[in-house]
Amino acid sequence: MSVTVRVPAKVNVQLAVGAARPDGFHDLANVFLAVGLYDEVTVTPADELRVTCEGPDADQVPLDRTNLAARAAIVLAERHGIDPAVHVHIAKDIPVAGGMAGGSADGAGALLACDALWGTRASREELLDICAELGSDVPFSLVGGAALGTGRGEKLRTLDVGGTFHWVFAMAGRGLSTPAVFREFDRLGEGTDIPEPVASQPLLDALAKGDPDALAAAVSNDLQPAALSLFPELAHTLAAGRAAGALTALVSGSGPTTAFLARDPESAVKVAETLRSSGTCRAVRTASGPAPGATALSA
Ligand SMILES: C[C@@](CO)(OP(=O)(O)O)[C@H](O)COP(=O)(O)OP(=O)(O)OC[C@H]1O[C@@H](n2ccc(N)nc2=O)[C@H](O)[C@@H]1O
Ligand SMILES: Nc1ncnc2c1ncn2[C@@H]1O[C@H](COP(=O)(O)OP(=O)(O)O)[C@@H](O)[C@H]1O
Repeated sequence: MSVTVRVPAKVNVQLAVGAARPDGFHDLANVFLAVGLYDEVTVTPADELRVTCEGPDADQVPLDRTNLAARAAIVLAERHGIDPAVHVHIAKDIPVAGGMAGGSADGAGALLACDALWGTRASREELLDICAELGSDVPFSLVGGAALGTGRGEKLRTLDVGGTFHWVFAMAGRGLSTPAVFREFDRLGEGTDIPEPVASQPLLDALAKGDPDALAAAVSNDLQPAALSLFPELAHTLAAGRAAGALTALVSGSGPTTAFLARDPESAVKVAETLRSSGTCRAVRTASGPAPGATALSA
């Protein structure tokens, strides 16, 4: 018997970042939108805990106990007094270290899959609690849709979305480390007064209306200057997507994936084609959101 769970990637349509906290994290106003690029996590009983991964970026994924999917299985098993003897297989389509929460998706997926496989019947509250222990982005991977994350991004409020948004994503030739981007944010902000992060009301209204032009006018990412400082070539990708007719272009989370909002699916295909031939990125994908959160496909 095995269980497979499908989990979406995310783009941050707003990422407001406060000053570094004493624990090293940053308070955020993090508006997540789940998009239709997915990893699939399959768990099968085995003699011992083992992780395998397939997909274009599979060689960059750790297969030891630091893998977020393995950690999810271990934490759930410990809480319920179970041996985490399970084979976790990740079919990875979300870029690795791309600012699209691929590792978080695998953590949330493995958690839901192990809960079903082992019959642990953890409450939604316990699942969300374990997700927050695994990482700031993991609760959102479980929930999907659209949500405002506060605290370090783990405290979620579900948001209404009144339509489908069409995106193009440009994958970069290398990854960016999330802690390194936050450190660069701190360095760039040294000596300045960093305001409390607050969600933008025009942005929340644009999501609720499903209005791509209003959303394009309201998106923001406080980590973008830091990502560009560490990876200056991303400016060329952003410029190529804007020139191709995207309504807006931004770095996804800590990057280096860049995200382009299109008015409709046809326009998304056109932006994608132009970006593909621009020579400014490794790969290009289209995806729309909101997409559902972690969902079991078979049991
Ligand atoms: C920036 C964001 C935006 O959604 O995502 P990515 O771009 O990485 O996908 C997230 O805040 C990433 O969340 P996640 O990748 O789960 O980070 P965590 O494992 O919790 O933390 C990794 C490290 O990032 C930094 N960190 C993370 C979250 C936060 N609110 N403040 C931080 O300073 C800390 O240095 C921390 O040690
Ligand atoms: N299941 C996983 N998939 C990908 N990366 C993982 C996973 N588990 C742990 N990692 C580690 O987390 C780092 C960040 O990965 P990822 O979640 O893909 O990016 P981001 O935080 O930018 O969204 C990777 O470089 C890798 O070392």
